[in-house]
Amino acid sequence: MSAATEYDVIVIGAGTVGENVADRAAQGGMRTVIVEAELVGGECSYWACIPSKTLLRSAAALRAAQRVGGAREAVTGPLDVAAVLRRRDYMTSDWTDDGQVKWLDGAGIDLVRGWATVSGPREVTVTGPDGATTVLTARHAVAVCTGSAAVLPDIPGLRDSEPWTSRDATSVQRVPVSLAILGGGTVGTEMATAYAGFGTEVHLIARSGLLGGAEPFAGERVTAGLKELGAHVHLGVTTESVERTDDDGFRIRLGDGSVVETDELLVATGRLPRTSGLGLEAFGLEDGGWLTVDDSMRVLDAAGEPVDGGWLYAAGDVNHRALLTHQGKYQARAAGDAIAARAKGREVSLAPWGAFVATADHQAVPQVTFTEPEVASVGLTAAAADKAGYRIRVVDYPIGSVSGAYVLADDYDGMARMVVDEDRGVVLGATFVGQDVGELLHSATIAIVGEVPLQRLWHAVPSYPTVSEVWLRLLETYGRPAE
Ligand SMILES: Cc1cc2nc3c(=O)[nH]c(=O)nc-3n(C[C@H](O)[C@H](O)[C@H](O)COP(=O)(O)OP(=O)(O)OC[C@H]3O[C@@H](n4cnc5c(N)ncnc54)[C@H](O)[C@@H]3O)c2cc1C
Ligand SMILES: NC(=O)c1ccc[n+]([C@@H]2O[C@H](COP(=O)([O-])OP(=O)(O)OC[C@H]3O[C@@H](n4cnc5c(N)ncnc54)[C@H](O)[C@@H]3O)[C@@H](O)[C@H]2O)c1
Repeated sequence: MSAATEYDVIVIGAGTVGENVADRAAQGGMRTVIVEAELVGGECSYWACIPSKTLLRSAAALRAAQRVGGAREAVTGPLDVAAVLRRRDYMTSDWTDDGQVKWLDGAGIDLVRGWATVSGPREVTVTGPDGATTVLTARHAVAVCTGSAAVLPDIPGLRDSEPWTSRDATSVQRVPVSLAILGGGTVGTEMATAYAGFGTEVHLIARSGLLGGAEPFAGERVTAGLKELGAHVHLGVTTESVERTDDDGFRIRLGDGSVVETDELLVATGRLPRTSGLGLEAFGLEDGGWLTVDDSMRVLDAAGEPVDGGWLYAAGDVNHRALLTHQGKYQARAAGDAIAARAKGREVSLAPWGAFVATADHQAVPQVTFTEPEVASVGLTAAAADKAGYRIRVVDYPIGSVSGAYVLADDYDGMARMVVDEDRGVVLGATFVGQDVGELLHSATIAIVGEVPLQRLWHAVPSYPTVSEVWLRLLETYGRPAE
């Protein structure tokens, strides 16, 4: 750690996003310090993407082998859950951050450990683990990258019962015999898939269908997939109350009169911003609120103007634009570059698709949900495009009818949807549901971000026999546009 207290840039929060803001700023010649209260690497590395995907991967690989004749006969044993947990421990470096600290060092970024507050314009006070405080000042910018935490909704008895949040579910050391999950979003459906794969009796409780923001067929197929794995899926039900049982389990009373009793309860009902107690109310911002930003990630006040002349930035979950690691990293690259450019007196244009803006946040956010089956989507759903006033045509194609899918798995079952903007002849959105569709998604992201005309997409020839031939089938189903 350096003894310096004056920097060009101070980044609060060393999650994936903060690390990337700091890296881009440092690469732009800015003297940069990052402040972290817990582990360098943040949620994604230790309690979110990496451990959750690792917990899911082994059972997905096993199911994939079981779907291929010849491999199926060779794979006869059950999942080795203890080995899965050991692999997860390895992937999280046993919740130590030495590797990431080394990376910061190599990138020329100073680290101060402790809890940061914004104590004045361009000033951050850090309270270290020993209670000592350090005051840091920034010549150019302070970037808030403090992420988000799990919401516990106001359900009688819920908070007092001390349920699991995603942190407990992803760092589990002893898999419970039974698990109820409240919330049918991404965390809920992924953890239901993971724990059902472990052999846990899973009850997934959702107040509507699953994966609400996605194309409806995605949630329907994931519901069917989870049931096939043996999970109980309770759809369209409210949760009336939660209490602990005498044997330290949970009793959950649902609105339809049924009662679910399980060893553990995971609450996966969304996120809230980690902005409480940061001192931002001194700048007219709501304590504990999401931070609204412009496309270069400068925090905006209620009037839509950069706060206090524009030295305060916010990237990642905390700005609520897209709660995804890759999108937060994209924002971080824009913010870090914009900070360095402004510091050098360069013009920073906020026009779409420039070097300093995160335009894709508005219309081309890709997301893969690693459920059974996998859901991969980017851009607008048909409903969202319709609502936004586009004149659209929706093209669906069953992925199982593509030769590549025949080869990939016996009885491959999947669905693809392409949403076309009829006025411009370009793709607005795409959704793929099925085994291993995540790797298909980037082709759709490129088509959408590049606004590639459908007529030209006919010349992007998918290799045979791969699942990407679904693109050809989607285009053929749409029909070749006239010259
Ligand atoms: C279970 C789960 C699975 C997920 N899976 C995926 C996935 O597969 N793919 C994907 O793209 N996204 C996934 N996400 C979302 C992803 O984890 C987040 O979008 C991402 O971690 C946000 O990064 P961040 O840097 O903004 O915040 P964080 O990673 O939360 O980092 C913020 C950091 O700031 C620190 N901090 C907070 N306040 C202070 C303070 N006052 N002073 C000092 N330090 C502070 C925190 O300790 C933390 O280290 C998942 C989320 C969950 C919950
Ligand atoms: N693979 C991935 O990309 C991935 C995986 C996990 C999480 N994430 C990210 O993490 C974020 C958080 O995930 P999440 O699942 O917590 O949030 P979410 O917004 O995806 O889902 C929350 C769900 O909880 C439901 N809900 C809210 N209040 C409820 C209540 N009182 N009772 C019952 N249901 C209730 C909502 O209707 C919604 O379906 C997401 O925004 C997502 O972007 C991404």
